[in-house]
Amino acid sequence: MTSTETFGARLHAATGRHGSLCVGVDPHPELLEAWGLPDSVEGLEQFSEICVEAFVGQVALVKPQVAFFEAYGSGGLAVLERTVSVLREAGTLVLADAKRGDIGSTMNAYARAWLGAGSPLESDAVTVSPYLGFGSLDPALELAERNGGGLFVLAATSNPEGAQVQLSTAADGRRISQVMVDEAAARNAGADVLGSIGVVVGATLTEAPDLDALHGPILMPGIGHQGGTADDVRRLAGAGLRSVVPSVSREVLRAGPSVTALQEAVGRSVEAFAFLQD
Ligand SMILES: O=C(O)c1cc(=O)[nH]c(=O)n1[C@@H]1O[C@H](COP(=O)(O)O)[C@@H](O)[C@H]1O
Repeated sequence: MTSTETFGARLHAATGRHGSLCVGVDPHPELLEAWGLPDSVEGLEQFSEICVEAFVGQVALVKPQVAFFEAYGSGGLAVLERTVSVLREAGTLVLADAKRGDIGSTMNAYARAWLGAGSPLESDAVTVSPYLGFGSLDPALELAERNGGGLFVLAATSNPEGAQVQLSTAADGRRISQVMVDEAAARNAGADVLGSIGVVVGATLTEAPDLDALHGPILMPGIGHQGGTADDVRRLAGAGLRSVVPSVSREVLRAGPSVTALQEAVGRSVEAFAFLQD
């Protein structure tokens, strides 16, 4: 990639053009069936091609869920490679939802896989888990900075089980989710329009960490199928409203396989979140 522009700047420009919505490419076996596609690499490929046709030029960011491709082994990963590169060649930013996290040296390999220039899976940004300690993400933070890539750090996730870890209290009295947001904020300090280190905050939560000082994008999944709404996004974002990237997968994908119907569903979601641009 080695983009001369930072991911934050590229995302800011893309949301200015297309609105803030991120659409997920989550090929659940149930969706393949509902779309009349076989539960196979061929079905996965057709699903992905339909998504590419429907989403390119319609949204700021597309987020393939890596797990659904991995489930088909090397054939699935080959489909993911093609999907990512076709989206990027068409000018659509790609966030690989891989939720990687490991000790530093292994994290380095994950970073090269998802953000390395010329890697077969090279994406614009990747989701990462800081729950081996935020510092374990350093190799990814360094590579993202060097190559103009982005990270989305899990802070407060949309699943109810996340609270056990994320709402626990650190030695200094802050919640762990707040520690992760503050660490990301420190990496975004001094960035021009928007930093490249985002956080993930579920739209299903009753309370969000304080996001006011983040100066980076806030990915909010959990909308639609998991119960989160546009009002929840407004309530949780606080002063960070303009940096929110709401993310929907099944809410849009259930409209397929018609490209027109998918684009209409995208249009409805873009419209529902137009207030983020005001
Ligand atoms: O990182 C994510 O995108 C993510 C974080 C989170 O806290 N909750 C969450 O649902 N996600 C992902 O967002 C997508 C949600 O899908 P839908 O519930 O179908 O919109 C899935 O790919 C999840 O893995």
